Amino acid sequence: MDASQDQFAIRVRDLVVGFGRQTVLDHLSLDVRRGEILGLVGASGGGKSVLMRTIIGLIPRRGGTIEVMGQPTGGHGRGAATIWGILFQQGALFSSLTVRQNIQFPLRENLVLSQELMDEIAIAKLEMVGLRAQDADKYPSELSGGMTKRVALARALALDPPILFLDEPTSGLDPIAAGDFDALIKTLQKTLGLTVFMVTHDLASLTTVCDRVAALADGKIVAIGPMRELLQSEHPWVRAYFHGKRSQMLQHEMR
Ligand SMILES: Nc1ncnc2c1ncn2[C@@H]1O[C@H](COP(=O)(O)OP(=O)(O)OP(=O)(O)O)[C@@H](O)[C@H]1O
Repeated sequence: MDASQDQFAIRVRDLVVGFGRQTVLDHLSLDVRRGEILGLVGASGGGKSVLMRTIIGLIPRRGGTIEVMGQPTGGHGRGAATIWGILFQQGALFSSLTVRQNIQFPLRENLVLSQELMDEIAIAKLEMVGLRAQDADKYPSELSGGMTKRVALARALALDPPILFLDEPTSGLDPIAAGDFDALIKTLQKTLGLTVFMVTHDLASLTTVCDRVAALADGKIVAIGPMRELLQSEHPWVRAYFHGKRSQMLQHEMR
């Protein structure tokens, strides 16, 4: 692997994805640097989730290439779960399993470990996301929205993957819980050296935790850079997104 490859966790080139006659991603290219938090914004229905799902191999592509940690996707000798952890929008915990069992699920699927070691790992991961050992025996129905997201995050990090995908991680959380969750993501990025790919509409998250923000419009990345650069973008959709009435009001509030 040469130095330029080493710099990137994810490299997407000329990606084309569609369904039937609809082309959702149209020769899209994007680099995610190792160790950064990249926020992805785009119109509703514009293809953000499709992009994320295509990178992780859930949706087939019609063209283009995707490299993750220097290798084409699908070409990793080890299981995908050890390369990336995923936090889906609703948390998606298994409702019939306890918190402990949810966190241990990827461990059971991918490794052969003693029950004692798996219990230790589950508690360590719970504490890492700011929950207590007592929460381990609760069922998902007994958790608040913020706790559900944290457990889902603990499960996503169970195998210590270097990359974390987050699909609208703060949606459905009140502003305090959302701010706490953002702070947790930032702390984990710093302490674990994670690369984070985050789909979000949350302006506060984009401003406070993302190192760079990419804007998806017309099936392509039309702007990418630190938030302050995105705010200067002349692209009509990016301007409308960040300088529309609602965004302006929020940015004013955040000053
Ligand atoms: N499995 C599928 N089959 C057919 N069409 C799909 C499928 N998945 C997504 N699409 C279509 O692809 C387009 C992009 O959807 P996607 O879910 O990526 O949007 P999004 O940018 O994540 O939107 P939102 O912000 O509302 O979540 C939509 O037109 C959607 O209907």
